[in-house]
Amino acid sequence: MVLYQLLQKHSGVTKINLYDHKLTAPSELNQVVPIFRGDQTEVLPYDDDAIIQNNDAVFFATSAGVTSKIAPKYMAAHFPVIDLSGDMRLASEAQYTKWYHKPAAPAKFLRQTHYGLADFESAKGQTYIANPGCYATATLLGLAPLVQNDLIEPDSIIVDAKSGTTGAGKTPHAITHFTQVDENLQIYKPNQHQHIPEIMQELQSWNDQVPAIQFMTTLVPINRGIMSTIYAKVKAGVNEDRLTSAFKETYTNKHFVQYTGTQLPDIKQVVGTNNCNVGFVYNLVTHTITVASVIDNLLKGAAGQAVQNFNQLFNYKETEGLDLQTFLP
Ligand SMILES: NC(=O)C1=CN([C@@H]2O[C@H](COP(=O)(O)OP(=O)(O)OC[C@H]3O[C@@H](n4cnc5c(N)ncnc54)[C@H](OP(=O)(O)O)[C@@H]3O)[C@@H](O)[C@H]2O)C=CC1
Ligand SMILES: CC(=O)N[C@@H](CCC(=O)OP(=O)(O)O)C(=O)O
Repeated sequence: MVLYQLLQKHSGVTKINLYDHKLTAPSELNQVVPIFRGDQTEVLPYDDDAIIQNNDAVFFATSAGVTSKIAPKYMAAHFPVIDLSGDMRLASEAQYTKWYHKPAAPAKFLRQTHYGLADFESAKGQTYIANPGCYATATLLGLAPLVQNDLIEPDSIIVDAKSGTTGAGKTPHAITHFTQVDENLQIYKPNQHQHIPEIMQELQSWNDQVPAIQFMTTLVPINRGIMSTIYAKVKAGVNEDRLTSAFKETYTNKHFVQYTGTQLPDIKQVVGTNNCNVGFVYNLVTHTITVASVIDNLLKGAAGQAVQNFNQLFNYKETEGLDLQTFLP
């Protein structure tokens, strides 16, 4: 729904076809999703062949376990796909099965996808883009200057990440029940979160010395937003000026990532936008850096980054469709 809203305002998108796997006949959007009152756009029954024939590209906003089955058909047709789900992000079948507890797509297809961390890897010339996970995006953007420049002890990374409830999707669960979420903090999936392997895959592509990360996720009583708080031991000989210059150099020319210096960012700064705000403080006593990285999970963590990848893929201006403003107050 958020992606649909963004694409409606994109100057290069002339027609949006919506597909729903539960429909057997076309239905108006306002019937399928009543919040789109008055929108008579037809939602069509899901059909791979019709999608390939009648569109220039497809976005999948599907649950885990869906595109692992259908991706090969789109890849065989060389049809452009931007996949918001986690199914095609990992290059290894075994890793997918271990972390998602589902059968993986065949390895030869997994190896052909592009991991679309849009501020670092351009989707230009790619066919199948695996849009990164929300926690993975916030965490990788917080760690990139440190890991790429080899400034921290590679085995010392600890990530304490928090998300609002929209991250959990539309199906209600016991932990997302209002009375359970409100005025509460809930740690979930300790050491088992499915974003750990994609974070590791990307970190190791930047610096093969990183052996593992300690990663924890907490559900917090807000609708939108992720804060990834990252701790690591700074390498001997690296001072605060070097850390600062690494963040400045990495993010100077990246439109959607703002380095906030020692003013650690808060979630409201980015909610409603495709931005990631990143800041850090350095503790000279413990030689520990603390990085805070914040995003809107539904935008930079999903639909916004998907449009960023779409812009790269089809040569649109980087900011096309993404000139968004923070929600106020
Ligand atoms: N929410 C977030 O913060 C983030 C989400 N994502 C990704 O974005 C996408 C959308 O997320 P979100 O809206 O939260 O997810 P939801 O869980 O709310 O929605 C998943 C959708 O997939 C549909 N679906 C399920 N099975 C099939 C199938 N076999 N064929 C076609 N469609 C199917 C569901 O339809 P129905 O309910 O009718 O079965 C539902 O509309 C997902 O790919 C998710 O992995 C990525 C990062 C962050
Ligand atoms: C709060 C909450 O439950 N968040 C979800 C966010 C992950 C998500 O949407 O990730 P995929 O893109 O990998 O499906 C979670 O922790 O699993």
